[in-house]
Amino acid sequence: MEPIIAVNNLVKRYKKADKPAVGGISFEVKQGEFFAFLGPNGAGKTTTISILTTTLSKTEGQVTIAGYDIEREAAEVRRNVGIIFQNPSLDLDLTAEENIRLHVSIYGIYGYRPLYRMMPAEYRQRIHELAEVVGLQDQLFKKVKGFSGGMKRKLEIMRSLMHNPRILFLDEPTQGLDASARQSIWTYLKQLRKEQKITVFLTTHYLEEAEEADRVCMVTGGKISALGTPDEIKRQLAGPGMMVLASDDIETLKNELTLLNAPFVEEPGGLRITCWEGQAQKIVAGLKSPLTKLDIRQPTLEEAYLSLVTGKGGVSA
Ligand SMILES: Nc1ncnc2c1ncn2[C@@H]1O[C@H](COP(=O)(O)OP(=O)(O)OP(=O)(O)O)[C@@H](O)[C@H]1O
Repeated sequence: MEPIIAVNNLVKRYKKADKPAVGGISFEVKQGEFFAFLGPNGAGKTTTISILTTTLSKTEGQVTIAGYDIEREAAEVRRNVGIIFQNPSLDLDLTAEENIRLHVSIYGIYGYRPLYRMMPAEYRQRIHELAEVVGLQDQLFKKVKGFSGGMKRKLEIMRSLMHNPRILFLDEPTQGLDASARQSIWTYLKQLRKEQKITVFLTTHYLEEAEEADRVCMVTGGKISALGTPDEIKRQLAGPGMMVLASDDIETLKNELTLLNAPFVEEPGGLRITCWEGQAQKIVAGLKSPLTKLDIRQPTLEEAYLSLVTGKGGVSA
C-alpha cells in the first residue's frame, strides 16, 4: 500500500538562518498509523508539520500527503488533513457550534447560513456525531468563553474533523492541560483512531503520550536521530532494564544468582539486577528459591529520549 505520508530529503532553510531548521529528513507513514514526532525545543518539529500541512514552503525535497504533492496539489492535501496547532484559534465570543460553522464555511466545506437550523442536515448530523464522541454535546450551543482548556482543545479537534480528513496533525495537542484533561483527550483520540481509521501524526513533549504510538521518530537539530517502534527505540537508546528480587531466604537467593552469573546489588527492597532484554526471564527460570518479590522494569520512552538528548542511558533505580 502506498504510504499516506511520504517525505523524501526534506530541507527547510529560513532566511538569514546560519543552519537549516530541517536538514534533509526522510520517512514514511502508513495509513492508520499513529506516528509520534519527538524532539527537544527547536528540533524542527513545528517547521516539518507546517510544511506537511502546506502552511509553510519547503526549501528542498519531495513530500506527498495521501498521494498528493504538497506544492502542486496543495488544495487536495488540505482536503485530506486536519490540523491542530499549538495555539488555540477559537473565537471566544461565539458558541462552539458557531466556531465550527464559521470554520467549515471559510474552508468551503459547507456554505454559510446565519442560523444553525438553516445548515444542511449532513452538517448537523456530523456535528452531533463528533460532539458525542468528544463529550461536548451539552456545550455545543454555549459560548466558548466559559470553556476549560481541555474543552477548547476537544472543540478544536472536533472542528478539524468536520471534513472527514484521513490524517490528523496534532502539534502538542495537550500542551498546558492538566492530567485529567490530557487523559480525556487521549481516550477520545484513541476512539477516533479505532472508529475512523484515521492516521495520527503527533508532536508532544509528554513522552508517555508517545508510548502507545505505532512508531516514533526522534529529531534533533533538524535531523532524524532514531526511528522505529517504541520498543525498538528503547532497545536502541535506553540501555538495560532492571529487576528486583526478594526471598525469605536471601542468602540462598544470592548464591543462586552468583551461580547463574547474574551480578546483583543489595538494597532495602531486595536484590537489584541490571538486565538486558530477555535476560530477566532466563534468570528467573534458573532460580529455585521461592520469591517474595519480582519486580521487572523496562526503560521508558522518556529514558530513551533523555539518553538521546543527554547521552546518558539506562533505567534509574
Ligand atoms: N520563522 C522563523 N524564522 C527563522 N527561524 C525560525 C523560524 N521558525 C523557527 N525557526 C528556527 O527553526 C528551528 C526549528 O524550529 P521549530 O519551531 O520547527 O522547532 P520545534 O521542534 O517545533 O520546537 P518547539 O518544541 O520549541 O516547538 C529553531 O532553531 C527555530 O529558532
